[in-house]
Amino acid sequence: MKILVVDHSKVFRAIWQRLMKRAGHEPLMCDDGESGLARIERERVDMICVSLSLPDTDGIEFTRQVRRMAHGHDVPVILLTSVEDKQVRRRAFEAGVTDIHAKTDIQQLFNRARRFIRDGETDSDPPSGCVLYVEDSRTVSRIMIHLLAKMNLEVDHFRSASDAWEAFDEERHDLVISDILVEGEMSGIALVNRLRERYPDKTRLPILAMSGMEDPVRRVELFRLGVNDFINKPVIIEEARARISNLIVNKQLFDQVQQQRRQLYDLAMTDPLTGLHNRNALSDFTRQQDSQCGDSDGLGLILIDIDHFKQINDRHGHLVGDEVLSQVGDLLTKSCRDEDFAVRFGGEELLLVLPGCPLEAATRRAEELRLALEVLEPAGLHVTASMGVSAVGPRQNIELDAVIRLADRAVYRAKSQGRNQVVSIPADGSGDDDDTLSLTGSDS
Ligand SMILES: Nc1nc2c(ncn2[C@@H]2O[C@H](COP(=O)(O)OP(=O)(O)OP(=O)(O)O)[C@@H](O)[C@H]2O)c(=O)[nH]1
Repeated sequence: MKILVVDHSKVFRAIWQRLMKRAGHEPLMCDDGESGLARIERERVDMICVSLSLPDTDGIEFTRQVRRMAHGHDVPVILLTSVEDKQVRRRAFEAGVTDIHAKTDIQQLFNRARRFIRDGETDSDPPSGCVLYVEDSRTVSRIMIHLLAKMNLEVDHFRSASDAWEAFDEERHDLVISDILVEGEMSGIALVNRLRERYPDKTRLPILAMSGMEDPVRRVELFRLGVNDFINKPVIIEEARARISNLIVNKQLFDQVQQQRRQLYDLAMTDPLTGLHNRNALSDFTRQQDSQCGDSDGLGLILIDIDHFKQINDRHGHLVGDEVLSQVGDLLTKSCRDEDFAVRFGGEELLLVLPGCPLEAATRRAEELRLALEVLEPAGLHVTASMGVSAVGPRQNIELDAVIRLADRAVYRAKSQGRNQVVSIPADGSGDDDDTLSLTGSDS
């Protein structure tokens, strides 16, 4: 990229030259206005930095002349001055200056100036993305598709709004650009309407409207309808680039933040050793469940307590103990239906919540798990577990914590009856005596 610096100070020019070369750009240096203008006449530059005071003219007059030149009307011009006089600054902008910056911090000036550079060479261009584009004019669509391709964006182009509506894919499209008056039954406005009905969040789905409408009232209506931004036709390429870039960068930042939030939530809700849900997740689940106040289909619970786990740690070490826990966790995960919820409840206690599962079915599931664990041999060891089962029936208004306490009592009983067995207690308390259903293995 070529940056022309017009400044009388040799020292200043030398510092700029060094900074630009280090950043991989081509410096062009002139020490007065006349040589600066001659340079612009000869070759196209990407940006101009000009001092307010020059030996033969001033930066404002210089800019005015640049703006009249074929190569100069759309080049960013940064005026270098520390003058704070409002009149001078106003005259500068009226003459066509893009920005005004003091010369004191050259590195900062250099970084800031780079943002104005044209042609997608700045860091602020979006890395990639896909645009759903609706336009029936061949000429306009050719220009826009060329621009979008230069911006490293994929384009799905449609001539009709209804085809675009059919093809819209939330996962694929980062931005919708639509002409407002397209041919066909569905107008661009109807497309915006439908998209906003389905995706009301403007950050999640940005929409850029295009039209030759002069009336500002109509444009305000479009914003009310839910477009994020608007481009007038005929399209000014640099304006379109800047607006498209802003919308896509914002949308992609939003997606990143959402993804990070989901990851943080998963981290906060997952036990790292077993990959099962943790107690935080169970509290969330309990709150949801209890808020249903007996409207649910009921649920079964299996509380699993690994037998003699302390011995495993003592004999084989903590790491082997961890491996056992992790493999038992996998066994539980594999046994889960989509609606089941497996939790690491305590150190070596795991809990399976089985929505819609009555006591008998939950007891059968527990017995299957007990047998599966007997043959699993996690970390090469014979490992068993004692399991307590309880269940709450449909429309039975009992809090989940109370059902967990019953399952805990059932585990206690399984332990005291010799371990490696399943004991179940119904939530209505019947059977919470010595006649409790008990499926027994053996405590070896
Ligand atoms: N390796 C490992 N051990 C753990 C972890 N969390 C808890 N423990 C251990 O699990 C053991 C549980 O021991 P106890 O509560 O005495 O129960 P137990 O030895 O399984 O005996 P019973 O339950 O009566 O069969 C303790 O030694 C804890 O230190 C963990 O994350 N990793």
